[in-house]
Amino acid sequence: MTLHRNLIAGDWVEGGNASDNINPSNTNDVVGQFAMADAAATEQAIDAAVAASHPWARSPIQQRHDILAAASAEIMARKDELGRLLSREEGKTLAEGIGETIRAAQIFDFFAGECLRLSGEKLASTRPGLDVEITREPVGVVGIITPWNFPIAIPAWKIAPALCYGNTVVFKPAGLVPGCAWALVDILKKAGLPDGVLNLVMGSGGTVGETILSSTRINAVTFTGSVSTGAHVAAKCSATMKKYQLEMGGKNPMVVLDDADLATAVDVSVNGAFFSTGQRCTASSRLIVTEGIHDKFVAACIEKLKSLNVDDALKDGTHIGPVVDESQLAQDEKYIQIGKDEGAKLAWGGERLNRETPGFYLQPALFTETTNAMRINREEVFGPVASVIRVKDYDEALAVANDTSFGLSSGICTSSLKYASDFKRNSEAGMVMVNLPTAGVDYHVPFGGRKGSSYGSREQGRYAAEFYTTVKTAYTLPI
Ligand SMILES: NC(=O)C1=CN([C@@H]2O[C@H](COP(=O)(O)OP(=O)(O)OC[C@H]3O[C@@H](n4cnc5c(N)ncnc54)[C@H](OP(=O)(O)O)[C@@H]3O)[C@@H](O)[C@H]2O)C=CC1
Ligand SMILES: O=C(O)CCC(=O)C(=O)O
Repeated sequence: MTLHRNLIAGDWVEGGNASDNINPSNTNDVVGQFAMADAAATEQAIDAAVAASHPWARSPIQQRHDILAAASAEIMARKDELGRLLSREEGKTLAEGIGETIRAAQIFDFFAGECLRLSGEKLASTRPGLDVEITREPVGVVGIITPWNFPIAIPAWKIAPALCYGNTVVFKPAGLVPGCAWALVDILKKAGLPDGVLNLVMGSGGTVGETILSSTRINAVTFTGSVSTGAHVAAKCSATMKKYQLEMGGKNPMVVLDDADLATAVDVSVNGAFFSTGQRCTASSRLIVTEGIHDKFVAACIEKLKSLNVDDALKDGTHIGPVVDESQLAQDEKYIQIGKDEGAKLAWGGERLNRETPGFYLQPALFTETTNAMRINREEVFGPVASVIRVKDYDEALAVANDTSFGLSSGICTSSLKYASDFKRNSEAGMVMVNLPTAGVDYHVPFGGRKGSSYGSREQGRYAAEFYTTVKTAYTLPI
């Protein structure tokens, strides 16, 4: 089996250990072998990014545009192959894998355009005769640390703006999904990226990740993953005076009011809670439902769940693929047990499933008769596990929706303009959806949350410039 190597200073480098990338739908299927960088190799990647930093910061915007546009076109041309690889290594369905791959291509296309729209401001000075110019410059070397649940879209929405705004990159993908990361870096190299501008260091968080966090030669770190690792990233970046941006967990509420269209509310809730196997930081894990529609809603959700096939991600007709690995499945089962112990009613699912191939299959679990104080409603499970919380009216629904340490995404199903408007104004979340799932966002607008979900400036769209650039104010006295 071919070993996929790390890319350092433009070379696919030899050396180090390797790990097998296992298909969660079929643990007998090895997707490939991938190198594991050690601390010394990570330092070499940082050396390369530092050496390439000055020339890339001054590279012509047409060159940056052309490379990002070529990468976008190549990803789009290979969407079926890359989507299949994604589904094979992560376990989301083929339709979801191809959809995510298309999203990555669109992100590169968007930031190719942004290369040509870099702008500043020229202002009058308060002092007569002076000019003042405000420009944005690259931050320098950016460390990119990504999770396993969006193996191509999250690397894309961090790498594309980093390169667009003239930064060089040391990229550490999640250990569970090196395949898409390797393919993406290969595409960018072939698109003409100069040596050292993008360095791939696959390997463990404890070694590669820690080396990135400890380095004083990396200027900024962008991270998506768990709350606990995010807190560690924050502490290490503060200690080494790096800029940092964190996207972490969610406990996203979906409010369903009596006046909601029932079919829409069920589709939106089941999609938001369980699609992509519930492994989305934007998943609707708390379904907050008013009394008048509660029983009809629960019955219809269970009917819908019964119609969904949980099976091999690559199989036709699969709606929900496997959980990503044994340890995540154990975490999901642990929370299902906690929910039962807390007195919640397991209204549907929650058991391991056997399929033709050995994989990490879990029947989506729906709890009812829960309270917002229960651990299953306060801690992120990150699996196909959701709870219904019964409330009296809209005011109680809003209060429960906001009673969480997270604030990433929130949603409401209602036909009332009054309640929809009030919810958009008063929901304490970075993204609010009306009659739409809490998960599944556009690629050209800001992404991020409040409270314990996010730290730093927003990702995606033009707002990404805030993280990947630093502002310079220049004064001129023309003589
Ligand atoms: N909000 C979100 O988008 C996500 C949330 N999660 C949550 O996190 C839980 C655990 O998932 P997991 O993948 O382990 O999440 P982690 O936060 O551990 O991993 C995210 C990334 O950080 C890296 N990392 C781990 N430890 C360090 C470290 N000390 N220094 C620097 N980088 C590090 C990981 O590397 P490596 O893969 O090599 O360990 C990975 O690339 C999930 O069950 C879920 O609750 C997970 C993924 C995404
Ligand atoms: O819901 C989405 O489209 C994105 C979710 C996401 O970024 C995540 O789960 O990490």
